[in-house]
Amino acid sequence: MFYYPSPAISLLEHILVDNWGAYASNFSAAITPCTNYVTEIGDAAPNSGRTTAAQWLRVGFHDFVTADVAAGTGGLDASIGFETFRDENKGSAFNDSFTFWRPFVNEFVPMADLVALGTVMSVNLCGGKYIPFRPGRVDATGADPTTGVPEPGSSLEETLAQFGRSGFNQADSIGLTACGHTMGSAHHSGFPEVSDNSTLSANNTNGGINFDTSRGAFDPLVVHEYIDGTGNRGGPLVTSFNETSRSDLRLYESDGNATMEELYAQGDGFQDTCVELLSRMLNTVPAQVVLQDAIQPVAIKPVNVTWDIIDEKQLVLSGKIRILDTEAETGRNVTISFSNGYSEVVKVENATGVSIFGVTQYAPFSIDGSKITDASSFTVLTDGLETAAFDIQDRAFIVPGLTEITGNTVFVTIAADANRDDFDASKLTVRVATPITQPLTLGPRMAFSDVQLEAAGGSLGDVRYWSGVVVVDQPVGAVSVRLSYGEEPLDIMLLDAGVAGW
Ligand code: HEM
Repeated sequence: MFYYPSPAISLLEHILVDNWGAYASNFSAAITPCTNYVTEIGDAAPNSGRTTAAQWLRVGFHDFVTADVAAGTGGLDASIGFETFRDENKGSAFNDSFTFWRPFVNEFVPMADLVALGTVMSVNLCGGKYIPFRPGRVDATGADPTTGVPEPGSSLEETLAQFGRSGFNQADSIGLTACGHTMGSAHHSGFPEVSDNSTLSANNTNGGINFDTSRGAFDPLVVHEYIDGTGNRGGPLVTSFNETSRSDLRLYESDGNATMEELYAQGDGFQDTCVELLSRMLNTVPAQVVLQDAIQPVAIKPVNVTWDIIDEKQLVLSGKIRILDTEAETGRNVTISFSNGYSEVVKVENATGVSIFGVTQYAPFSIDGSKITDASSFTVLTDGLETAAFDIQDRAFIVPGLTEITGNTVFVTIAADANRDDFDASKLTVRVATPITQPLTLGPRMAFSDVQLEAAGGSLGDVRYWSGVVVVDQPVGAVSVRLSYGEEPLDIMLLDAGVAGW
């Protein structure tokens, strides 16, 4: 399978962009509508008074805020998964979210990037702006030794010191908290010291008091209701029956409400302030981690592009071209031109996908390998969009129809052009990466195994086959198979991606 521009970026872009409709990634389903709640076991629980989109944002904050920027430790690294037993991480948000995200983790997609993406998507899909999402986080292998998440009963000094350690000054801390507390609620179950039991009802079984009157919307309302004294007046951490638990009030008043007044005056500019503050939060990572450039939605994206062998007798290159545009165009033509001079015009399918970034359409193709012999790239051209170019290679590939996981056994078949001058079969290697459970967190870890290849029977022209089998531990997400020639990675295939796949 060819991934453009890389497996990590392609898979993460899929989650970010393919929100609803045809070929949606299923990630957005949990936060659609934005007041939706899915429990730890994946059931919808509309009467609980909980909000998945808000939980995702809170998980991002709690993972981040144990960062020590001076020491270069902590930040967004999914260590929160190991820290749920800490009193400062009360509530169901962490295990609920990790359970939902877990199937999306694989060799290329770490949990830490999903923690960040959770915040990006909650904000963007629920009324806020796109926080440019920079991938490349690395999952922690244990709890962060640094503790200290602000709690409702924390003193102002302690709270500001905790924010300060993670790189946020007083005004930033007020802004970030207002950006966070524009969604969701504080719940009696978990925080009886904030919300008393009068909040419990059949329609609110966890006893949530909402921070503002639009708990599912990322909007400036919490600031307006706080300053104007309307609606929820800034929410339960301002108005709690228990004065000790009024942590938002203490924080907002700590500069005489100057920052809250400023956020109020910004109007919709509040959204830009939140993009800036939340970006800083999400991009706070351990010193040794280097984030990549922000992912931008791709207008022309080849997906599931792969060589395959049909009925043991025909080599084909198949896949789909995803077109992301402002609107759908029925019957749109898509021209695919290969570097050997061959080109084909294909049409988009009728089904459309809906994205926060536009509308997606898909043009499937299946091209006879004999027509594109020696092609090393192709370009895609369609009305109104800039032509895009993509590399391919035909040295060797994983045969999708003959590669699978059954139970815990991975069967791999690869095909290679054995007639090339420089071909050396002993240089072909296959490695399998399996996301498996690990103690103390719902975040998986990767287990790697090498597959011993043996020459297999059959051939197709100059193409010969090799196959191998490996038994892996029980996977909790997609298993990836990587074929290399010496040091050079040639092909990758994800097996059983389930709801997380295309
Ligand atoms: C002084 C700092 C803060 C304190 C003391 C605090 C405390 C709390 C508490 C006690 C809850 C209730 C949780 C529950 O009942 O499940 C809560 C909810 C929440 N917090 Fe904070 N928080 C702070 C700052 C932040 C920041 C900076 C963000 C994000 C940028 C954030 C995002 C959220 C969200 C989205 C919720 C709603 C969760 C839900 O509805 O499940 N908080 N916070």
